[in-house]
Amino acid sequence: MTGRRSFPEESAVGVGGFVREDTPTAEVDRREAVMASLTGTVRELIDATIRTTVDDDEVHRIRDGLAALVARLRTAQLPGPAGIRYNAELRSWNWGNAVMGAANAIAPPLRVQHDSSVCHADVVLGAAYEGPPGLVHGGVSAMLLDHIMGEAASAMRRTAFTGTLTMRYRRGTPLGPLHLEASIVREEGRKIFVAGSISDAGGATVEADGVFIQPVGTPAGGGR
Ligand SMILES: CCCCCCCCCCCCCCCC(=O)SCCNC(=O)CCNC(=O)[C@H](O)C(C)(C)COP(=O)(O)OP(=O)(O)OC[C@H]1O[C@@H](n2cnc3c(N)ncnc32)[C@H](O)[C@@H]1OP(=O)(O)O
Repeated sequence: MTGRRSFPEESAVGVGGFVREDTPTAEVDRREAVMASLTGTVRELIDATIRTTVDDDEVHRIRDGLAALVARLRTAQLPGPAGIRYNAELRSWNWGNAVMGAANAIAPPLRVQHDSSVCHADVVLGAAYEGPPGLVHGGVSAMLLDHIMGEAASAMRRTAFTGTLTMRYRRGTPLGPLHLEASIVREEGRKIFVAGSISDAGGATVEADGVFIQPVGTPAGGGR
């Protein structure tokens, strides 16, 4: 996540596992780029593993080589998941996030753009996201919509957790290039109602409605 000056609001710290660190922004940016380069290669590894047809002996050799690399990464590890970290400049980073984490090869990743009233993202989903043959797994669609709708609800200025997410799968979502959108429909106190969709070149394949809730202790309406 890129930093915005008022996020996370102080009252949200501790609610969602935010961790304050003194790492300067330039160092965060540098390390994020380094990790993203590793993650991109691991993402390639996932796709290559799914689609490989090399023989059994080669699979075993590759497994042993990868096990040695895993052992090297394990020589210095965080004690648990990455959480959401932020520094004094409120530059925040959550490199383990399942949808957009810079160090998470499972994340497509989704890069969400914030326009005035709409969040949108373009993404290409490959073999790792397949459910029905050639189509995106329904849970992956829900995960991506949960994230972009959550970003729309938070507007990167307040914390909002998913309360209820309702999906309508109108037709199969093909693997390949997809467009996602999300926007706030209305707000009632701590509840933020959001609509979202996934589209291919032929229009919407999935539509969703969600209720996102600001946890107690965070300012209703946000704190910019
Ligand atoms: C990990 C993310 C960190 C976020 C950092 C921000 C980062 C920004 C950008 C990133 C974007 C990420 C987007 C991912 C978003 C997730 O994936 S979040 C993970 C999935 N969601 C969760 O784990 C949430 C688990 N649930 C909870 O923590 C609590 O149940 C909630 C949702 C905070 C609500 O608890 P509460 O504040 O005690 O609620 P409560 O006082 O009982 O009710 C308040 C109102 O909400 C209503 N309500 C309560 N629960 C629900 C519900 N489930 N459905 C509908 N309405 C409800 C009540 O009826 C009540 O309405 P009114 O009576 O006021 O009209």
